[in-house]
Amino acid sequence: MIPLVHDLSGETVLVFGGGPVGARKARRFARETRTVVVSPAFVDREFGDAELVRAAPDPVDVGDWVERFEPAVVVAATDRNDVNEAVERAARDHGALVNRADHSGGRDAGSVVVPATVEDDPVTVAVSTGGASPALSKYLRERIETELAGAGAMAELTAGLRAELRTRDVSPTERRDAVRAVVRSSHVWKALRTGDANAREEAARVIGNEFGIEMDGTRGERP
Ligand SMILES: C[C@@]1(CC(=O)O)c2cc3[nH]c(cc4nc(cc5[nH]c(cc(n2)[C@H]1CCC(=O)O)[C@@](C)(CC(=O)O)[C@@H]5CCC(=O)O)C(CC(=O)O)=C4CCC(=O)O)c(CCC(=O)O)c3CC(=O)O
Ligand SMILES: NC(=O)C1=CN([C@@H]2O[C@H](COP(=O)(O)OP(=O)(O)OC[C@H]3O[C@@H](n4cnc5c(N)ncnc54)[C@H](O)[C@@H]3O)[C@@H](O)[C@H]2O)C=CC1
Repeated sequence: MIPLVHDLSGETVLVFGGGPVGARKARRFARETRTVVVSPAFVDREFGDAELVRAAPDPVDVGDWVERFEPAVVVAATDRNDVNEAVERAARDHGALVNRADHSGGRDAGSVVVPATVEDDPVTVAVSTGGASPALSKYLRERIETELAGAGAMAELTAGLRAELRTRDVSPTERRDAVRAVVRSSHVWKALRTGDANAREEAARVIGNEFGIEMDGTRGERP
């Protein structure tokens, strides 16, 4: 399986099923975009910013719900196999992606798995076991969370440096090597994580020392 990254902002995600699983999926998607949960009952759990619609569609009605909300992704998380099957069919008819919460194992294109994710905006790491062991995905996600500290800030910092280097008389190879050196610099990571030093200055120093390129904000050699 290959993880592909989606920007769902401005889209709608439609979740069928208001149990613990529907709630978890709703929370996850509602962080990104408008999320609607259709269910006859809602478990006493957090559904994030999702809109809750009380209804118990039969399999024949599911298509109408999908047409009404025109979702980009449909989640089948009910405890009724016939409804989950109908949700999958309706999603396909509508050209939406479908997530079957009650299925592990192989899938065809258009049927997607929700991975465990770690986010430090704009960095996202996704873990999937191909459906084999969701508990392992969760455990690995927790371990990666601690590893990722500062990655979002590093992404922002190097995005700025790349833009600045593009305006300079620097070859693409040198630019690549300079950015690679910054993301591998323990000094820059330390500055980002502790805030003790100015990370931008540390990065400029790495680029200055290793490549002789003077960035704005360079204060010369590390003593
Ligand atoms: C295939 C998949 C479909 C999909 O939902 O997309 C799926 C399916 C199933 N999950 C089941 C059980 C559990 N799921 C979790 C947790 C998570 N499940 C998630 C994803 C996925 N679950 C997809 C595969 C992901 C992958 O590839 O690894 C996570 C990562 C993301 C999320 O849901 O947001 C989220 C962790 C989020 C986090 O913490 O970061 C726990 C852990 C717990 O509860 O502590 C358990 C109990 C322990 C266990 O069984 O492992 C069952 C059995 C039901 C039964 O036995 O009745 C099925 C159905 C089946 O296997 O057939
Ligand atoms: N992906 C995952 O991480 C996991 C998936 N599962 C699977 O996901 C399914 C849901 O799990 P839970 O939330 O624990 O089950 P649950 O039984 O607690 O919740 C099911 C929900 O579906 C609702 N529902 C029933 N008929 C409906 C209809 N016609 N339309 C819309 N909603 C309807 C119920 O009111 C209830 O809120 C189970 O079938 C299970 O196989 C279970 C555990 C984890």
